[in-house]
Amino acid sequence: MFLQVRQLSKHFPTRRGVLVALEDINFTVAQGEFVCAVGASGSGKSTLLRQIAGLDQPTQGGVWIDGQRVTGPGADRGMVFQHYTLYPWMTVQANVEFGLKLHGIPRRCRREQVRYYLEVVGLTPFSEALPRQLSGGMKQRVAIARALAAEPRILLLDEPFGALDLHTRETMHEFMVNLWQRTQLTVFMITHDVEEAVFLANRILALSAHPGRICQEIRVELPDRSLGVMGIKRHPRFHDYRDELMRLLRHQGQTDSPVPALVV
Ligand SMILES: Nc1ncnc2c1ncn2[C@@H]1O[C@H](COP(=O)(O)OP(=O)(O)OP(=O)(O)O)[C@@H](O)[C@H]1O
Repeated sequence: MFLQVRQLSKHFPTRRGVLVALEDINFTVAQGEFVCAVGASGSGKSTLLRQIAGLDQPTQGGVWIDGQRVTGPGADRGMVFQHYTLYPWMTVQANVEFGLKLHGIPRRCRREQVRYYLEVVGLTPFSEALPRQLSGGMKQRVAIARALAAEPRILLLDEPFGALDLHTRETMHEFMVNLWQRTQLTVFMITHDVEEAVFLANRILALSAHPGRICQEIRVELPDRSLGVMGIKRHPRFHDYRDELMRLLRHQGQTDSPVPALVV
């Protein structure tokens, strides 16, 4: 398995005691999979992603990528966040190129890589534009191009479409599925948007809150994505998955502790 999360727990010390954000999380992601973790606010999605990204260390258990234990951030993982993280004073081209420059990649290779990934995300005509001249969806495509340009082995997405309006979000969903199918990327994404998870993922991990645990794993088998966003979203099987997940999260919401789990 490419990504392995084993017996992972994360505790945070607080003034009232130790808060259990994640408890005994176990899952794997194979190469080429698109896995989404879905859960209510406070279920530990961001905490989980941070452990995988190596931005934080688990209290127990751990994360392995291709058999190597994650002990910090690494170029094998590309991240895209919800809020635009582009440098406003740099052009699209310079934003995508920046990380490559830091890694000491020679200028000619950098330029070629940037050209290729701007093409992949369909932004070649905007390479000289500044972020403020782009729509929200375009900014996120630049952020995705920037993450891809470093040629990571897995893309980690932190609610990347959460700040977009509904129409742009749907366009981005279609874009993301096409990108995934064309590049055979391995993707791990967190979201609280059930429809987004069902549309994008081939496997969904549903998280319960307080403490965050995986309460169910759902394999998604939808008809051919060439039906487009609307075609898929009207399909009965899409509704079945969405309703199952909604029911599950609603049930969890009723049974989860309303306050964070504390171990004093
Ligand atoms: N650094 C921290 N110190 C103390 N508690 C924390 C810290 N980070 C997260 N928590 C707590 O851990 C739990 C999980 O938080 P997390 O942000 O991972 O949830 P989430 O599912 O991503 O929520 P949201 O969807 O609202 O972003 C919450 O109860 C939160 O208050």
